[in-house]
Amino acid sequence: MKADSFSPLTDDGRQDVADYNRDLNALGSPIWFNVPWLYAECYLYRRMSTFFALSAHWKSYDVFARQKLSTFISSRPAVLELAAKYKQLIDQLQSNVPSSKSPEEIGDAEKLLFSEMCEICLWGNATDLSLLTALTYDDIQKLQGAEARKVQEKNILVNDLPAAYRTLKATQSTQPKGERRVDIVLDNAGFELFVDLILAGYLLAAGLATQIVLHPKSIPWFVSDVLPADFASLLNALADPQALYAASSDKNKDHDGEPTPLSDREVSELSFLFEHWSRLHQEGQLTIRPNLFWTGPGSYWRLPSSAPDLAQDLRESELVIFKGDLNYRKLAGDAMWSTTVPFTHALGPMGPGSGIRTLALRTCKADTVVGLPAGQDERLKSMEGGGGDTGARKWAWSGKWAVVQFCDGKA
Ligand SMILES: O=P(O)(O)OC[C@@]1(O)O[C@H](CO)[C@@H](O)[C@@H]1O
Repeated sequence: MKADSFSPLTDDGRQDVADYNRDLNALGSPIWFNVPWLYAECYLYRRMSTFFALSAHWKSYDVFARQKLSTFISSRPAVLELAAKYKQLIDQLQSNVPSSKSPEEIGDAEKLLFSEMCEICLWGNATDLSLLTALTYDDIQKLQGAEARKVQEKNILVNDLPAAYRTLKATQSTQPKGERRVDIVLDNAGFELFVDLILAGYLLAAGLATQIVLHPKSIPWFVSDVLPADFASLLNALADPQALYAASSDKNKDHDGEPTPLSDREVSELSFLFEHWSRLHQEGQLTIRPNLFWTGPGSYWRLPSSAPDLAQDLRESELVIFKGDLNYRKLAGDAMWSTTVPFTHALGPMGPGSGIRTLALRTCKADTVVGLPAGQDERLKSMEGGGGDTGARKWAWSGKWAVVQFCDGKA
């Protein structure tokens, strides 16, 4: 790679090389200082993957695999806390013990539970590898877990979870016996994939979905994104958690430098997750469906026209959940929108009338933000470190703030 210019990608046998090269051609002769960010960063990862694809023995090698597993290991306290909660929740949802609560109280409790599970899944995105480089082990613990989530609730700037819940409840009551699918367009592996699976298992057990389709990436992408192999590696880690933590770095060692063993109860709760998710996968309720489109050079405005089969597939879903910052930027065409532009508008061809119901769960790590109330951006900019009048939207860079936005493309 030359220091200042882009060269066309070498054909490695995958059809998306032509898309990258066509876009490069349309950009003229960009250099790294004047190329649109979205193209440049996607190109970088796609280019790296050509080196491996064209090698003799490293074709499926993921240079980031080790880092991804290590974020999961660093998240031990939150993993254990959530594993205990999950087991209790699934046992409760699957038991037929009649409740002493009124239907109204049950309805309110279910709504609250849905929000809590989605928020766990949302904040799992706050600790991706790009931000972790600046965080200590203790910082990571502070960003995860129930206490942290309570504090973070007020940092969700727009929260459309009630609308998403109403939609899933409505389809549940109109098609109680029919297939009702929820899709998750994944973001990061490790802890974030763990919380995505928590959400998936909960939606199935609560009857809000009968099938979950997970959409990982097909090539190592933005360092920590999920590849199909990361799903297997997470399940393997849970299959023998004692060995995982025993063999891992100092982070899980006590003051004498000995690995802190898991208690029998912790092992049994993690084994429950392993068995539950493996069974859902074997029985076809939890499937993994990669598509080259997700690692293309452009935004998701292209999806209906460039990937019509994928668009048609997503129309068959009751709800498509997009995780994380990059998916959000691609949904919004990565444009410098005014922050008050409605989310539904920023989705372009993926918006109203597309037939696709979108829910974005996104902690903000970049300037692209839409759907905020008037004055909100200015208020956040005026806070300490928010960017002030520099013009930079600094408040939106750290993952501290989040947006949860819904668009009913079937309406
Ligand atoms: O998609 P994610 O994991 O939430 O975040 C990805 C990210 O770290 O990568 C990009 C910069 O490289 C930014 O858009 C964003 O901060």
